[in-house]
Amino acid sequence: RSAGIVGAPFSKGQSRGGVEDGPERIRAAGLQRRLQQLGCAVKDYGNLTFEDMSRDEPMGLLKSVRAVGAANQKLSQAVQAAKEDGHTAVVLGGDHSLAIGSIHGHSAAVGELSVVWVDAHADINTPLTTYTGNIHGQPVSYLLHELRSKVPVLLNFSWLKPCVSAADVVFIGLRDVDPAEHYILKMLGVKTFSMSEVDQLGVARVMEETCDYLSARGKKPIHLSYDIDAIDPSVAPATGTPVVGGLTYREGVYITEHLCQTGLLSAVDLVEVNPLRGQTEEDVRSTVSTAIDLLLGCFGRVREGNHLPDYRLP
Ligand SMILES: N/C(=N\O)NCCC[NH3+]
Ligand SMILES: [Mn+2]
Ligand SMILES: [Mn+2]
Ligand SMILES: [Mn+2]
Repeated sequence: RSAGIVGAPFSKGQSRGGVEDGPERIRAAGLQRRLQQLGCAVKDYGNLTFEDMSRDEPMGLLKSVRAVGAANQKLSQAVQAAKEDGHTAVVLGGDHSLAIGSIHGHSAAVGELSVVWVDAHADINTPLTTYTGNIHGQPVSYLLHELRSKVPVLLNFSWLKPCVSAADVVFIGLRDVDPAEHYILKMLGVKTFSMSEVDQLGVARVMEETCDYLSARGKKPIHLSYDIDAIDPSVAPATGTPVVGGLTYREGVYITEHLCQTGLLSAVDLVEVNPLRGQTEEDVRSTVSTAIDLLLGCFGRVREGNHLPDYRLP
């Protein structure tokens, strides 16, 4: 396995400062070393730099449209390059609006793909259904073919074309979905495993059904977009929009272990880690540590233990 890490210190998809520090905190906690200890090759492409938009007046309710469009265009190119270099892309956020560029770039490299969206939220508001104007609550609507008519022309988004079919998306962890989002999910028949289903079925069955569902649609490369707020705030509190009743640490890691063993995992976003939203340093440490363990699960770490193929007892 080979990981291509792209840092995306971006926060303009939402209004809380600090999420731009996510990439550095995750790196500082040893992501590269831990991946290498698994025998994973690692290329760290560093952090993207995002130009300051002098003027970025709201477009209707939408906030920071120019900044979000420009940042995601850059990210799309970076992810496409990482994929063309043969890596599994690892995008470190930054807020979840980054999934627009990440998934677009992934699709530019591999063509049709499936998306597993692990999140307390559906992030499928359109520019006309959002009531906050924060684009990190809208990325899925910008990516779906079926919602193309619901996304108006936006400044700095001319590069973006919808690239995902609603039937190729699976949500896991939902527990804070707006009415308009719920309507869209039902209208499009999107496969969802809310926290009710996680409770009802258990995470093993959720993952079995997720993988059966995706393989029935052809074994496309999987894009895992993991919002750290899918994990319960008791474990991952340092995030912008915490919601009680989330995934346990064990459920969160099981999801990545299971997706890894499909052999189809092609790109991962790990977003919404916000060090400033922790009340204590332990809050931040726990959140960052969980983020790293989720990523390690994507690259073959299992809880029974791992050893390198060339290991020989002394
Ligand atoms: N973390 C968030 N999305 O994943 N916040 C925005 C969505 C709130 N409805
Ligand atoms: Mn999200
Ligand atoms: Mn990607
Ligand atoms: Mn979320």
